[in-house]
Amino acid sequence: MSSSSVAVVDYGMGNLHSVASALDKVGDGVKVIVTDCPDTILSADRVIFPGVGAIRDCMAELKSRGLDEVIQEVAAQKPMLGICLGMQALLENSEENGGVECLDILPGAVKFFGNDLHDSAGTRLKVPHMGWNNVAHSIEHPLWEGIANNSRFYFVHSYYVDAPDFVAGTADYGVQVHAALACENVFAVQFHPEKSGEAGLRLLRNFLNWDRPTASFFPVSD
Ligand SMILES: NC(=O)CC[C@H](N)C(=O)O
Repeated sequence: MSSSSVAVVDYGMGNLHSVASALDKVGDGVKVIVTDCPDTILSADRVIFPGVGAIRDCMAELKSRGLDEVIQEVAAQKPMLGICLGMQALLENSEENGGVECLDILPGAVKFFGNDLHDSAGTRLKVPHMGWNNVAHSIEHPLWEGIANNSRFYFVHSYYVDAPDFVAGTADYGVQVHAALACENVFAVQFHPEKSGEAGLRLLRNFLNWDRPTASFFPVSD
């Protein structure tokens, strides 16, 4: 992978320094480009779509930069990893901010944890879900390679993904959180791999080594 490149989409939603520096750590020779330039994103070998904050701002920032269509095109073409708000934006809609239409790349919705959340023992759970939680693998996938089932990853979110068609991993937090999704060349995670120690770094390394599937699944939007 010595001459390959990874674009980290920079659309004003969060400090991408931790993502870029984690990639520098694991990406032996991979060129890491933090950018909002559509052409640069489209010509990279693979793309990371991160994000922190509120979904309405996220969608507005993407649209104002023309990056909504770029992300849809990337999803049709090359390995893409959505992280946190970047994962949520891939779905049909989110309950955050009173309801927001998202990119509709993957079927499913983003839902509020609610104000009355309890674990199976009846203990009240705080929202946001903030801290380490186990992720159970739902499928075998190249991005899970070398990562033990039920490894811990770091989460910070108040809304959770419900996308039963393409679940790659789950976490338990009063409800079943779809913590990872996989569909063709798209993988997405609710947790922050860049803040998740060795398991997270391994996932990023696996992403940089992930060969693009030959079949293109998603239609390119016009
Ligand atoms: N950490 C975040 O940026 C959270 C993303 C989203 N607003 C949520 O609460 O789920």
